[in-house]
Amino acid sequence: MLRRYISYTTNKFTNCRHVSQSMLQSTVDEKSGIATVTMNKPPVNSLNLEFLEEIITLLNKLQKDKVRGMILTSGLQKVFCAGLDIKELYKPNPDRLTKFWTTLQDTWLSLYTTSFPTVSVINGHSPAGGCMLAMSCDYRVMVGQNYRIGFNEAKLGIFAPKWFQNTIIAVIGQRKAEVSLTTGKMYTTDEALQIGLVDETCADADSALKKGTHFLNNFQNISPWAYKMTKDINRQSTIQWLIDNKQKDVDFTVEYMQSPGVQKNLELYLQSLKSLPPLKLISEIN
Ligand SMILES: CCCCCCCCCCCC/C=C/CC(=O)SCCNC(=O)CCNC(=O)[C@H](O)C(C)(C)COP(=O)(O)OP(=O)(O)OC[C@H]1O[C@@H](n2cnc3c(N)ncnc32)[C@H](O)[C@@H]1OP(=O)(O)O
Repeated sequence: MLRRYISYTTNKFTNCRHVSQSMLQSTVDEKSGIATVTMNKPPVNSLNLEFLEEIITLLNKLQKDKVRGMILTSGLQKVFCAGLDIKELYKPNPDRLTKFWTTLQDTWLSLYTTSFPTVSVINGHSPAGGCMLAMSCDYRVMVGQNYRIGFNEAKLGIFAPKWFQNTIIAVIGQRKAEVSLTTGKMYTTDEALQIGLVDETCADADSALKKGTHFLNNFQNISPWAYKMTKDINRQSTIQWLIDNKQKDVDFTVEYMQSPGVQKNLELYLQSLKSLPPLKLISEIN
């Protein structure tokens, strides 16, 4: 059984505080107060129930520690986050699926409403829920030219709920969000920059981390209270929609995911994942 542990240590030479959970590592730079959170759940950082629970726990801890900003990135070679763990959706146990979806809603609410600014450094493929993870941050920097990002849910025969779609609309606008979601297109780095899915691109992960830090330094002279109030007002309608419709969204999803048509589509998709080389898969579905 995987040993789960949390440890907090301070390195007196680097002035960094490390928080390590089994699938997430966090390092807080004592001088700037910026936390770098690295997702490390091989093979593809897929979001299952336990991973989401760790993300919420860590976000709560960072909030309590009053960090000044967070950079979210991946410790894997070529994947930022492969989205929701399809195994949570395929042939699900209804009780677990209910808990999974409720935890997904709570994770999104925690990330979308952080009291500190957030940046995702997208250093690998980022489909569907992985793209949503990045969209839920305040700023996005994408690394290199080899990865794809976008919302391929339609290719899996499923659709994104209203709170998910509204988050995308807030970033790229109604028209581009509609085209992106209905076609399931996966974008290259340059295309993602062009439509505004990401804010900046750069050649390597180190430069991306510098760009992320540079963005977060904009907040050095901004009152945390003013930042949080402004963000809450800006994002309020989507947040409020989910708060008002949480149970309805869970009930609908649990029923919808178990329907024979959706299950068939997921089965076919899982088979195609096994039979096609992944990069080919991602480019073939463009
Ligand atoms: C703060 C939280 C915010 C989160 C926002 C959530 C918003 C909620 C609303 C969501 C509603 C909308 C629904 C969203 C649905 C999804 O997200 S479904 C997931 C969609 N993802 C994909 O389609 C990705 C498919 N994977 C790939 O294309 C490739 O695996 C890859 C390019 C990502 C990586 O390629 P490579 O590194 O070569 O690895 P592989 O050999 O392909 O894979 C290794 C291994 O992992 C399995 N796997 C891959 N992806 C997933 C996944 N998403 N879930 C579960 N498992 C996955 C793959 O099958 C391999 O398994 P085996 O080794 O063969 O056993």
